[in-house]
Amino acid sequence: MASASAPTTLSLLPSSSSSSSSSSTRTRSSVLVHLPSSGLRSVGIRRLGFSAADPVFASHVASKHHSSGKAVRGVVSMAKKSVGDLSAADLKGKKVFVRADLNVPLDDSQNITDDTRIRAAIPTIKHLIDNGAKVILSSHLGRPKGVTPKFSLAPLVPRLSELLGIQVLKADDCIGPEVEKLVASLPEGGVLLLENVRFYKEEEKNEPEFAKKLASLADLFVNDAFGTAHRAHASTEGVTKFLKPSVAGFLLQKELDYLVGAVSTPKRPFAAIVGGSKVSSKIGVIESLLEKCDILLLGGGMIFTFYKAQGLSVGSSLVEEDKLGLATSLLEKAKAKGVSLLLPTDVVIADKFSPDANSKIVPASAIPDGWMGLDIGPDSIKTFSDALETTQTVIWNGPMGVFEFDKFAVGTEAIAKKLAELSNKKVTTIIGGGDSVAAVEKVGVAEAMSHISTGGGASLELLEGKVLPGVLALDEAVPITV
Ligand SMILES: Nc1ncnc2c1ncn2[C@@H]1O[C@H](COP(=O)(O)OP(=O)(O)OP(=O)(O)O)[C@@H](O)[C@H]1O
Ligand SMILES: O=C(O)[C@H](O)COP(=O)(O)O
Repeated sequence: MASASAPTTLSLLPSSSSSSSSSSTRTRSSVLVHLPSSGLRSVGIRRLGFSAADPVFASHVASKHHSSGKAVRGVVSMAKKSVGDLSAADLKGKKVFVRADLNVPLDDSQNITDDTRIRAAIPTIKHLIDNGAKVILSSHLGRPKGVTPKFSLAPLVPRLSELLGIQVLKADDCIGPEVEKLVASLPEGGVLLLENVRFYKEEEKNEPEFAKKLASLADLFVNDAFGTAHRAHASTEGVTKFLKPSVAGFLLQKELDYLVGAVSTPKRPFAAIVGGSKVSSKIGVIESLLEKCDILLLGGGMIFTFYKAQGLSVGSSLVEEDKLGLATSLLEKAKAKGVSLLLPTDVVIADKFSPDANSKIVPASAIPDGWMGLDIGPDSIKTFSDALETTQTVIWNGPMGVFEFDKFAVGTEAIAKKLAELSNKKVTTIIGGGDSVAAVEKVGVAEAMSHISTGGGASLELLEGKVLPGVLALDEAVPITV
């Protein structure tokens, strides 16, 4: 990855000047940068893939060190310590509290319908087991209000045990004397799955007393719950106040590598594809990506707000009337920044919002009254595919149409297939969570992609440049001069 190279940019702090005559010292997971004018003060994260010049990276740093969100002078370290930085001696016989995001979908019979998040959590747990740690595994499932049997983590035990090759034990609670007894009898290399942390309202309220009780079970903390890293909850953020070290797991690290690292220092040309229903839910992502990408392809329901802003008739397509000005300003911003922003030139329209609606393909400028656009058309698929053919990095967030209806899934599926094809040609392809992941899986090309995020809301917030509290709270890597 581009981000794994030595740092070339030092403009981390808005107020600092960059320097070409800097020297650097390395840690196992980070690079320290000495700025001649102000001494040691900025750190690029090598393995976690941040570039010091990236606004997302800078915002993580800024918010950590200044409540106003502005970066402050004198910041020394921002690299997050990883579980890979801990030695075998650090782990052997230690009780490790691992927060994973095992929030998987279950059907009415409590069968797991998609085990992606369980599989993604395995490398960290396996590493801990192999190093003789005692793993206390914690997660939420759903959004229960109090103890709710259908949100128990019990159905996950067989799959976890199968993937880890050991019998995972299960506690009926996540704190209390019974849990303490089970922890005390846990052998080295054993795994105890705690019950859903959200059965306690204190979890989402991030109550320190509850966090302290969770923390009291263990000697150290590993956060691998990327999908929940945008939540400042007791088991993601609160426990870090009571457990040292508190480090990132391998999944969290990989998500940051791609969603921050590969996006902030991409192999170019860098294209972003943004779809989904509404422009209002993607403003932050579009604005953030406009700062970084060379090509921006827009699809999904949001395009009709852009068309209308340009004076086109859109029939009964989805339009956000109060975002017409915003759409115009985004188009102007793209132009000013030299970003090639492409809107679909033809659309598939329907006479009603239904899987069995009558449909036809029309130019984007010829949507009749009473018809609504539900997918991008064949000419647009061709134009988008040709544009993508030139790229080295592509990130995709949001479907091109109403892909839940087969008739209007063609554009989304074509983009998924195109990205799989590019991935096979060594283009970095990143799928940013949510419905685009579901689309890629539906087409059966998930394996081909460079990275598929396990986080919906978390990936969106990260792409928008927001700070993830679950990441910020982790220990910073200790620099070692070489
Ligand atoms: N032309 C369209 N008209 C109406 N709805 C559309 C259109 N195109 C796509 N959609 C709908 O947009 C929804 C996805 O939008 P959303 O903004 O939630 O995207 P997402 O980024 O994939 O989701 P998430 O926020 O979970 O990551 C899908 O349910 C899809 O049917
Ligand atoms: O599914 C998700 O996006 C995560 O598990 C977070 O769940 P939440 O939105 O209920 O916090």
